[in-house]
Amino acid sequence: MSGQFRKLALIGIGLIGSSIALAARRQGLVEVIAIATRQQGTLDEARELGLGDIYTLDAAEAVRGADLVILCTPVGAYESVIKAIAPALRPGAIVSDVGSVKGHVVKALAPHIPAGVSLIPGHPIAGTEHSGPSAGFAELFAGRWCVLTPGPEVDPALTAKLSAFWRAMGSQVEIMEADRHDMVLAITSHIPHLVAYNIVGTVADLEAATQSEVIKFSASGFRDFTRIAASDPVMWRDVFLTNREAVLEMLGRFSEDLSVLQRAVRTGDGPALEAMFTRTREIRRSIISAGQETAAPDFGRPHESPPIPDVPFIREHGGGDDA
Ligand SMILES: NC(=O)C1=CN([C@@H]2O[C@H](COP(=O)(O)OP(=O)(O)OC[C@H]3O[C@@H](n4cnc5c(N)ncnc54)[C@H](O)[C@@H]3O)[C@@H](O)[C@H]2O)C=CC1
Ligand SMILES: O=C(O)C(=O)Cc1ccc(O)cc1
Repeated sequence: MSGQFRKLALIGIGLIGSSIALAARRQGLVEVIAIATRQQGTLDEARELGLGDIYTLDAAEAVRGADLVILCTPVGAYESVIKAIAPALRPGAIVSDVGSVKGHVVKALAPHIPAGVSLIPGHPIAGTEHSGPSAGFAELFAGRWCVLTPGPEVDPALTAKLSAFWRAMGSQVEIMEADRHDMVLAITSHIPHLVAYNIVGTVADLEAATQSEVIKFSASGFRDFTRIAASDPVMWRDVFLTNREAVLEMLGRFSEDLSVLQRAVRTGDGPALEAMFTRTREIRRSIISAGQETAAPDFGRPHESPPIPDVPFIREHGGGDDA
């Protein structure tokens, strides 16, 4: 089968790392899985869950002899991780990652990649608000996009091999430039999270009596925001620290559009409001009819991941599947 590697090293074993371990094992994509993380408690949890074959607190030990290394930590940890593992990487190995930001990854990792080792950054656009080794599940990537952003120096055969690995775990793979990825994800993922953090924070700041009423009478709209706003604080701190420019650019546009809506509300411009809401309803319907979301997602366990409306952007600008 294509997409197979002998030894896979996962650095960081939270939601995404553990999901890769489970999916790769289930699909028979690897012979050996080595897991490294920072804290003994997390490592013990991963061992109890039977996620791998080798467990270590020493990332360099995990990557020794590995032909595929995937960084699955918050992106802010990348530079220290790559410095620790670089001397132990074997020639011919692929170093990849799953970070939600891609331009920063290239800046943090590329200078430390040894000769003969290939850097192919990646981002599975699949996740939940949960974190840690027990949050993972093998079906997480099924039917979801995985974006790869190899530089021009990367051998296309290696990109094809990594693409096959993700496809075997159920993903559809798209090749993009890192900066384009960061712009698209800023508006489809990062700003929605920022809005959720903000609206839940605003409610929390309301005086106690009002707050309890807001929560008591909260409709599903606000509840959806609270789910997103429960996402891991360290991971999202790092996203906003490392995708600052694209987020600010898209936030500017978002604010302009919000001002237009604000004005329509203030002036009682019914037709403008109705036209806007009609347009957005059409967008939601086109996402569903394109098969990007089912009414009741079934990922094999309780899970409420919302749609990521990425298709039009990514398809429009992506390259070939296997480069
Ligand atoms: N949570 C989500 O829905 C998605 C997350 N991602 C990306 O995946 C990456 C991991 O996210 P999650 O799995 O959700 O996080 P998580 O919080 O569940 O797991 C992160 C893991 O990294 C470990 N870690 C942190 N710093 C480390 C270091 N210096 N050395 C070794 N291990 C370290 C933690 O102990 C933990 O095991 C992030 O870069 C995030 O941007 C990508 C797609 C979806
Ligand atoms: O839980 C959700 O709704 C998500 O949006 C999951 C998610 C979080 C971060 C990513 O980079 C990709 C997907």
